[in-house]
Amino acid sequence: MQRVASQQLEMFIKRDFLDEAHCEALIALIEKQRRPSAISNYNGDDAFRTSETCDLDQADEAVARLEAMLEQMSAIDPRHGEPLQGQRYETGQEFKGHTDYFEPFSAEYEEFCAVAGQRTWTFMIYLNAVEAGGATRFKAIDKTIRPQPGKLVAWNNVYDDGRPNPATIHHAMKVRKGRKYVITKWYRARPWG
Ligand SMILES: O=C(O)CCC(=O)C(=O)O
Ligand SMILES: [Fe+2]
Repeated sequence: MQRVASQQLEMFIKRDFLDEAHCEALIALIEKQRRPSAISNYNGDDAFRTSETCDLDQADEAVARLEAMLEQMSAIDPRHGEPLQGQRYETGQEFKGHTDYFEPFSAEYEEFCAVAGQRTWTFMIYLNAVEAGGATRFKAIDKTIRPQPGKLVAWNNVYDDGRPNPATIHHAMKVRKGRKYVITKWYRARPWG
């Protein structure tokens, strides 16, 4: 695990966290079962998040194995984890600049955080190399991360006191050529339920 140099944001990167066969198995699951991605606070921009999402099932061996690896790597209580998701971007698709935390005191916070509380850490794994585009850009810390199969990126969305860190804003940039697949794992301040 490599710490990214930033005063503003706690972020780590680990290359080759997953091997190619594991990535391929997860891509196959995402291909089998995907739906249009949702956003929690619609802002009137229908092109804000154009990707597709897959809710992954623990009963699949590749998913259970990844959960076990994340549990070991993160040292975060697995009960605080949301179920694993896959995200798939076709050429031209993106997820514009956003934060993974929910805005405190907002309607979305009431709706999505009542039980489990705020999102804390994001763990994201790229499953493939994208022919062109598809990088994840953190503009506040001037950091752009390029997709590489098996690469894990983890960052803390909140400060030690639990308040959200706006420097976590990130943009899943448009895929220019090819397709992009990632895994997302979000953790909460309290058990998921
Ligand atoms: O696909 C990416 O590069 C980022 C995905 C993301 O930010 C999200 O799903 O919240
Ligand atoms: Fe995100």
